[in-house]
Amino acid sequence: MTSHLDPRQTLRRQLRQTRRNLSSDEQVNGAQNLLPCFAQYLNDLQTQNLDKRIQHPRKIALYLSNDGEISPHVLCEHFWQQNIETYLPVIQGKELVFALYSKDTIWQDNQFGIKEPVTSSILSGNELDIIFLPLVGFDVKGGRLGMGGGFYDRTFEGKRADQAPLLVGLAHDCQQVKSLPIEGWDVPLQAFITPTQVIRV
Ligand SMILES: Nc1nc2c(c(=O)[nH]1)N(C=O)[C@@H](CNc1ccc(C(=O)N[C@@H](CCC(=O)O)C(=O)O)cc1)CN2
Ligand SMILES: Nc1ncnc2c1ncn2[C@@H]1O[C@H](COP(=O)(O)OP(=O)(O)OP(=O)(O)O)[C@@H](O)[C@H]1O
Repeated sequence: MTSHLDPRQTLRRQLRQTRRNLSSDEQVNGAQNLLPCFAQYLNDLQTQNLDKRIQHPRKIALYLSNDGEISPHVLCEHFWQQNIETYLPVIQGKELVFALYSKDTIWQDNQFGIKEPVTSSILSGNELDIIFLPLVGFDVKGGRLGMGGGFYDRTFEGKRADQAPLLVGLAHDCQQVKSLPIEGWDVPLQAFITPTQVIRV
């Protein structure tokens, strides 16, 4: 099928444009408002009988925002204050590994021009407690539309929803759609956090 007829491709193009059209005020305020929503979500998790790694996370993966993605930097500062280790995705072949991110990180660009840490402190996805995923679009059933590389899906293929790492999408509210066209390889997320809401799947 040619890409202009593929519904995922069409939706991806539209939502990427919507995301890029947000004003810098919307980006800044949105990023700030993620923190109270995350705090509320973590509180809820701590009242339930869940994996301790999820209730008291020590290693959390974020991303560096690109192409209008909501920025996790306020969350990141909060984790640093709590001595929680933060990691960033590094492309390795067709999958992702996660590299330690600190104030001393040295950088190199990946093939998409996104910065990645240069370090020997690398973990596989399953060694982390929470992964915050960037996304282009999402729905209430846990569906995630990404940039189209399939990197996160390959990395977390077969992961059980009730075990760490917890997969949490971060997005602006305008990235929510009624229902995404889902493919067999899509790994569902456990929650989405936006500047105004927590959506638990
Ligand atoms: N911030 C961030 N980091 C991330 C991801 C992401 O979605 N966001 N990824 C999530 O998997 C991986 C990178 N995946 C990406 C896939 C495509 C493009 C992209 O811009 N594609 C261009 C074509 C560029 C080219 O062909 O060279 C485009 O579609 O316009 C960017 C990142 C790892 N790091
Ligand atoms: N587990 C997998 N094994 C093999 N191929 C996969 C797997 N997951 C995804 N792919 C391939 O990756 C391609 C892109 O998938 P998809 O459009 O779902 O990416 P995405 O979730 O938008 O991207 P990303 O996670 O990188 O942001 C698909 O064409 C699919 O063939």
